[in-house]
Parts: sequence; structure tokens; C-alpha cells
Amino acid sequence: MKFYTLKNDQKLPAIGLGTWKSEPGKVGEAVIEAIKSGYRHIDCAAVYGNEAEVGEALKTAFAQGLVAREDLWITSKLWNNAHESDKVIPALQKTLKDLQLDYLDLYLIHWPVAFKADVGFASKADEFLTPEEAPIIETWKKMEEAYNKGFVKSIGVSNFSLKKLKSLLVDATLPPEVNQVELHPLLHQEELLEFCNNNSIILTGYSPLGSGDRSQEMKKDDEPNLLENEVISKIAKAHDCSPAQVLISWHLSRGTSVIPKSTNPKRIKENLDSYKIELTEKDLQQIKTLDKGYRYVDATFFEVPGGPYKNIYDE
Ligand SMILES: NC(=O)c1ccc[n+]([C@@H]2O[C@H](COP(=O)([O-])OP(=O)(O)OC[C@H]3O[C@@H](n4cnc5c(N)ncnc54)[C@H](OP(=O)(O)O)[C@@H]3O)[C@@H](O)[C@H]2O)c1
Ligand SMILES: CCCCCC/C=C/CO
Repeated sequence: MKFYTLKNDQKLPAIGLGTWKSEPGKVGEAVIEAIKSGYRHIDCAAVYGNEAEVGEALKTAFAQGLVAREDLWITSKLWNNAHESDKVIPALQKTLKDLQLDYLDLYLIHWPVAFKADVGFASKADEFLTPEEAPIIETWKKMEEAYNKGFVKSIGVSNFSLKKLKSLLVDATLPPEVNQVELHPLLHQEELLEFCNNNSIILTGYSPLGSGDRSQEMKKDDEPNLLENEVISKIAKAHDCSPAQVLISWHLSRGTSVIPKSTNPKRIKENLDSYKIELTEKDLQQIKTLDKGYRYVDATFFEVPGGPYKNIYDE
């Protein structure tokens, strides 16, 4: 397994298991299956609504000696309704309780978007907090406090644009270790990657396979199917591997970590085995031509009429 060493010397396993949309009754088995297959990195979030089942699976894995806590990397994320200063640590404590852990390896601000505390998913302007009402730096200070108190070994952000990341770096005492963003051959985010490389921030790529199991209302009618992309399929054929393995391997060739989601035992193993695929310079050149800035998770769900968040990827 490939690892990335963070500024704080923590070692992030390059491939992790995603858990968004992993169904109740399936996600626990998927976590056990992943650990048995050799995964040492699980990506969670409070809003996925399945951390308690992941926690039960982790407890079983530790009890059965499948893995030791210190050899496993667990990421979770602060949901948008807990950005206010007095809400951050309690939200983290709820996640720790659900996951049955004493500490997280990485805690991320899930989105640079704040909701009122009693709102699960904001869809009207008055359900949001403005950046003035909930400044991201105040939320970040609480993330720093969580780190200083030992609740988390590393802190980072997710869905932060270049502009937002730069602005956070100006004000932060502890710089973020990771920015988790959407990345795949249709969305390279080269400028963000270069900035992160120059500032020792690891990018983690989400929705690496095109997030095909999102609900219909999150999808555009003409959504491209990444797993059936012609260029990717040709490269897969040449390497005698699956298109998913090409998509995952591409991240390792760029120095980004990657968190494909699956609850299917065969695909869980297949995805981890992607580390064996070495893409050639020619493969990478061909994949370069596919970049069209296409987002599957386009965040328009936060851009409500009269609301405070517009074009969050450019702000
Ligand atoms: N920070 C954020 O805002 C954010 C946003 C999106 C995602 N994420 C994280 O990133 C993870 C991955 O992204 P995602 O869940 O959006 O989508 P994804 O990993 O791109 O795609 C998941 C879909 O691919 C299928 N799949 C998995 N392995 C496959 C294989 N080898 N061959 C063919 N199909 C395969 C899965 O089905 P099966 O389960 O049936 O195999 C599922 O339908 C999430 O689960 C979450 O942890 C974070
Ligand atoms: C109920 C989950 C809604 C999540 C919308 C934003 C996507 C997050 C994936 O990390």
C-alpha cells in the first residue's frame, strides 16, 4: 500500500473506502470486507447517516484482531449545521461516539457552507448562515482546538476552492493537511493540485468512479458515464484490468489519495488492487485530453435563490 506522509508525519494510506450512500445493513460488512482485503483507510461523515454501523464494524474488526486501531486511518467530516463555535466539538464527539473511537486520524470541514443548527439540509435562503454569521476561520479555530486536545491527529477541509484555501492559510494557526475534493479524468483541478503540492497539502479525490449511485435528482440528464469512457476502457484493455482500476490508479500517478465507494466484496478488492496498475506516460497523455471541468457533485444544491452561497467552487 502506498502512503502519503503529511506535514505532521502522519501517514495517509493512498486508497481508502468511501461510505457515502453505503446502505444500512451493508456498510458494516463492506468495512469488514475492506479491512480483510487490506484497506487501512475508511472515509466517513456524520451526514452519511451510517457512522454507528461503521463503528460496530470497527469494534468487531478490532475484537477479532483483523487490524489494530493504530494501523487504521479513519476520516470523518463536520456537517454544515455544526460550524458555529459552540457546535464543532460536540459534533466531533458525537462522531467519535458513533464510530466507537477515542480519536480520528483526520477531521474535515465537509463544505465551506454553513446551515443553521436545527437544519439537516438547507434548501431555503433563511436556513443558511452567511459567512459573516459563521466565519470559516472561527470554525477552523475549533478544528485546531480539537487537534490540540488530541481528539484528532490531523485536520483538513473538503470542497475548498483555491481562493478559499489561500484565504484559510492566511488566517490559520495550523494549516490544513488535506483538501478532499472531486477528482477524476473529467475533472483534473490542475491549478488546485499544483497549489496543494507547493504547500504540502494532500488532495484526496472523491467520486473517482463517477458516483453512479447518487439519487436521480442529483444527476443531470446527460451525465457522462466515466466507467464506460472510451479512452479509459481502451487503456483498461491494454493493462488487462477494469476501467475502475484505471480510474483509481490515475490518482496514485498524480500523488493524490482516492476513496472509491463500494459495498460489493468483489469490487472492494478490485478497487484496492488498482495500486498494481502502472499507467504509462502515453496513458496519462491520453487521459489529459479528457479534462473538461465536469463535476458530478456540482453543489448547486447549496445555491438557493437569495441564499448566501453562489458558485462555491469559484468563491
Ligand atoms: N467530501 C465530499 O463532499 C464528498 C463528496 C462525494 C463523495 N465523497 C466520498 O468519496 C466516496 C466516493 O465517491 P462516491 O461515493 O460519490 O462515488 P464513486 O466512488 O465514484 O462511485 C461509487 C459507485 O461506483 C460503483 N463501483 C464501485 N467500485 C466499482 C467497480 N470496481 N466497478 C464498477 N462500479 C464500481 C459503486 O457501486 P457498488 O457499491 O455496488 O460497488 C457505486 O455505484 C464517497 O463514498 C465518500 O466517502 C466525499
Ligand atoms: C444526505 C447527504 C447529502 C449530501 C450532499 C453533499 C454530498 C456529500 C458527499 O460527501
